[in-house]
Amino acid sequence: MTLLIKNVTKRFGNHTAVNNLSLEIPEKEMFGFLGGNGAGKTTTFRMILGLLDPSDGEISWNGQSISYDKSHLIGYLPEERGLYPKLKVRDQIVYLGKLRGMKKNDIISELEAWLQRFKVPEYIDKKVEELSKGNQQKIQFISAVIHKPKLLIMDEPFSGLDPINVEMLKEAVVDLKERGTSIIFSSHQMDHVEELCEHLCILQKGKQIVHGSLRDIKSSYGKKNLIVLGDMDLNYLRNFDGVTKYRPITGGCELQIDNEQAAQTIFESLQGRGFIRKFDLEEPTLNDIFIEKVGASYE
Ligand SMILES: Nc1ncnc2c1ncn2[C@@H]1O[C@H](COP(=O)(O)OP(=O)(O)OP(=O)(O)O)[C@@H](O)[C@H]1O
Repeated sequence: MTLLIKNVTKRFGNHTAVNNLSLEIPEKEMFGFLGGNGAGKTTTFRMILGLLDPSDGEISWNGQSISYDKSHLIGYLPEERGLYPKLKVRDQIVYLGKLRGMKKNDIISELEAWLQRFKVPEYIDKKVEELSKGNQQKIQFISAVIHKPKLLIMDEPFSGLDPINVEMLKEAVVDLKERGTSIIFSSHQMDHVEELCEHLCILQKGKQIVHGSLRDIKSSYGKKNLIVLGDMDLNYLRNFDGVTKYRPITGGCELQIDNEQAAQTIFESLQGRGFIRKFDLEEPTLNDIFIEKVGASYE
């Protein structure tokens, strides 16, 4: 089961929101779909859901053209939440489940299992408006997966959740992936993407500017981060050969260097200046890469 997006463009009048996008999202994969504000992510999701037609190109699921009547294969957790505040959780989910062709008994037993898993079985008889924002988010998630979709699209699924609920939801999502669900995950929180996704793309102004495996994207980036903590003045590293960024932090500095050899030279230069508490060479973060790539194309 593969979602294939082939040369897809979407124009609104003379504005191109998505520009010749091609992607493949295989089964059992959580794919990071990233981009700055207005990059074209929601427009792409709406095309996958069959709510918008592409101006050019094709979207197919397992070799068949995608359309609104296949939307029962897809679960969508949109960024803007859409539950009915006055309805009880049970009635809400039964209504949504029936829209996707499920029987009432199956919906209730699936809902009870999810509420149990999220440690809130008593919510079944509560009105949505009685729940906190984070707990409404759990119900919204359940509404997106109640019909066991083959493809799940999640836009900022962790926003508004406390760290314990973030972990609970992450575990649920990883379980779905391992049971064969393809997942498209969009977020501005790069640390979550880094933790969960093996492959990703970054869109900017509708165009794909980065695409590939997280590992390859990081290794081809070339730059690394160096953390230095010590009892000495490190300000001289600001203009040191090979240092492309300097950021003071408590007890030292964080550097971006453009080659590993620079770390060796910096280490040698520290000798005799004072006590070194930490000297740590790290891979670039996805956040570093996003800021540089998206920032560069803003200019
Ligand atoms: N129905 C529409 N009519 C005209 N322009 C639109 C329409 N929908 C989206 N756009 C434009 O298309 C571009 C992409 O919007 P989209 O909502 O897909 O971005 P996004 O990546 O989801 O952004 P964000 O992260 O801010 O939610 C924007 O410039 C937006 O103004």
